Amino acid sequence: MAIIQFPKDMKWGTATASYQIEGAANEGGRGVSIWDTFSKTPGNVVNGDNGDVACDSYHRYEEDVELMKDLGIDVYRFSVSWTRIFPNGTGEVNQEGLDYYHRLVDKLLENGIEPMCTLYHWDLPQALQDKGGWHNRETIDAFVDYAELMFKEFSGKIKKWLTLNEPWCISFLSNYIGVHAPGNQDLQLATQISHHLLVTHGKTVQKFRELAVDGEIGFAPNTTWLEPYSNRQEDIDACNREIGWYIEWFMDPVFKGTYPDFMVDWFKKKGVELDIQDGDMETINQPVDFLGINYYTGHIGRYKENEGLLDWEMVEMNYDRTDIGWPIFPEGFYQVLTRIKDSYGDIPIYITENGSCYNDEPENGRVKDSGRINYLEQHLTALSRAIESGVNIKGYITWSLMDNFEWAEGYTMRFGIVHVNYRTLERTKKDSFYWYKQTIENNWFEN
Ligand SMILES: CCOCCOc1ccc(-c2cn(C[C@@H]3NC[C@@H](O)[C@H]3O)nn2)cc1
Repeated sequence: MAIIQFPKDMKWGTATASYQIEGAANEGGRGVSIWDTFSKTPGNVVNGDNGDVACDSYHRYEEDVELMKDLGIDVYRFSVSWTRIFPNGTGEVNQEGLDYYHRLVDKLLENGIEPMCTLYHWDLPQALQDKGGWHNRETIDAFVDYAELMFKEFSGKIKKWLTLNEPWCISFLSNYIGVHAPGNQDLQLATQISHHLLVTHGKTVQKFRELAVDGEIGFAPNTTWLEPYSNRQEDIDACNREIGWYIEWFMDPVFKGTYPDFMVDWFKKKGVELDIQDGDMETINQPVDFLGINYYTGHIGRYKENEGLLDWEMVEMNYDRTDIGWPIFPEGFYQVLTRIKDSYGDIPIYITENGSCYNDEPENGRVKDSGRINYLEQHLTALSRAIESGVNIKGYITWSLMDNFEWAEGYTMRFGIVHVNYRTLERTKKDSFYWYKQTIENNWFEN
């Protein structure tokens, strides 16, 4: 057994998102988002589940903060529902929405927990989608107006901000693969949206600087790792394309001011032509204060001509998988983090999402989620390896505090360290809650 020790200033946290936990979808002046529309379109979400009630955290946030207090976390990452603030995306401000987030943030601060606010975690106002959504450049300015209001309203209370969660999911998963809202399947559309998202991020950072907000700002790309099946160049290049789709496509513009040529060339081969307006790349290339990184899984891959978008196939290695079917691949976590350090230097990094899906249910009031504890041990060990290798990790925020609406999987897939009974809304701390609590208290664990 080995002791895995973390730096003395390591921050520990949990993460959630508005549409996944709040419920109260038709309360407090909230407007309709694309996930309300998408989840209520038959066939899009398992069992026809939607976020109307979710975990009812809109009403139960005090209980949830008590759980966080007991857990001993330093930081709580949550997202704001844009349509609670601007029910139609722009125009009239909904004071009830602001009041809800003040209640939540005040409760966190009272309990010594730092709020980390994600401004956009996928719940775009339907009114803006009706005008083209992220494909319409007007949405960029609507977002900056929304962000400006939030910066001013919560100045002094919220000091860690994230512009976008997982722009790969917002653009490609939702507009090319099509399994998330709004469910388009168009590569040109998705790639142009990815560009507009990056411009949105850059303009929001510019606004943050212009307002001289007291705090730090970043964004939270999601990542994956694909280990080449062999040292054949075609396998290495194929894996590099998949990794680059998540990492370099979004991080090169922010940190280097250009898109990665190897991805631009590949998309061009697929018929994609990006419409980049004068000044866009300079706008995107704004210095950020920290980088959020989300990591869940990786694979072994090899070149396969004309397979999918990027000409690669997964080679089944019979790795253990979580209950959502994702291979458990902690080595990929280490590889992703060291690749980012090698490419972009010493940017402070918060792990803004890492966690696992295990659907264990309570038995006599206890949830024995040993799989999730094993996943945490493996990935926190990989994280420790990255820290010991010089990666500037400032904190680890696990996904998720509690079971919640897992998008197209509905309520069938559970990522929480707290179990939620969706009929009674009762919360039950899982074994992993107690393991994480001890790890936070010690700032180490025994592997
Ligand atoms: C037919 C092809 O189908 C491909 C499905 O492809 C994906 C990829 C990635 C995901 C995914 C889900 N999550 C967890 C969330 N991150 C943010 C937070 O809200 C969590 O709920 N991360 N990535 C889902 C589906």
